[in-house]
Amino acid sequence: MQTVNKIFVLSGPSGSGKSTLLKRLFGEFPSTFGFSVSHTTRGPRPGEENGKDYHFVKKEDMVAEVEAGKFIESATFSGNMYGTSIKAVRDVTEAGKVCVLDIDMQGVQSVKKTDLAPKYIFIQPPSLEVLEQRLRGRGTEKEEAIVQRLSASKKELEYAQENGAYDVVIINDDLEKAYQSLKLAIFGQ
Ligand SMILES: Nc1ncnc2c1ncn2[C@@H]1O[C@H](COP(=O)(O)OP(=O)(O)OP(=O)(O)O)[C@@H](O)[C@H]1O
Repeated sequence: MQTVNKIFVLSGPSGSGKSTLLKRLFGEFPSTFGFSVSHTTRGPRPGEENGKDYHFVKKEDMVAEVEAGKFIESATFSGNMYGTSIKAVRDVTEAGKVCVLDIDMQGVQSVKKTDLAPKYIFIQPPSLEVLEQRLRGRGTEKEEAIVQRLSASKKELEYAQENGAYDVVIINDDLEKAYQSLKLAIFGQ
């Protein structure tokens, strides 16, 4: 299936519905999309393959590459670094697949500094009240994390209002309608 671009960025507040929409998209078009392989400084677990599950790298190498601007995003969880490199995205498109990056606002700003030239899509909740209901309804975060996510989401919504921040804004009120809008943004008419 032809898409209007080879790389898409999907962003939006936590709980706005990105994973829900992407799960459906990848389910309907399983051979169109490919996943970028992340880097990590943690060791491989039994059965994990280097270059497939992760690029397993030494901490000093990853720190140097992050500093050299080779990563779109990186973060440290329990002492291990994780991240998505620009090359990992290129590898997907060079394999003939379409890459969708599900990233936060910082990741979006970082992609804008690269020459990846994706189409930027923002998934917007109908309101902050509905977002809060959905986050609580999902039941995956503790109270402190919910408060943190809601506060971050205000900044994400403000950024999305800025001129030219995103090519398309999809309001995820009715899931079916939002999904149709996403398909339109990705495949065109
Ligand atoms: N249109 C919708 N109507 C009602 N509920 C929805 C809708 N879209 C998503 N949800 C629900 O809202 C919750 C949050 O959705 P989801 O987990 O997809 O968000 P997300 O943007 O991927 O969040 P995160 O960034 O934290 O991973 C889920 O429980 C999901 O089932």
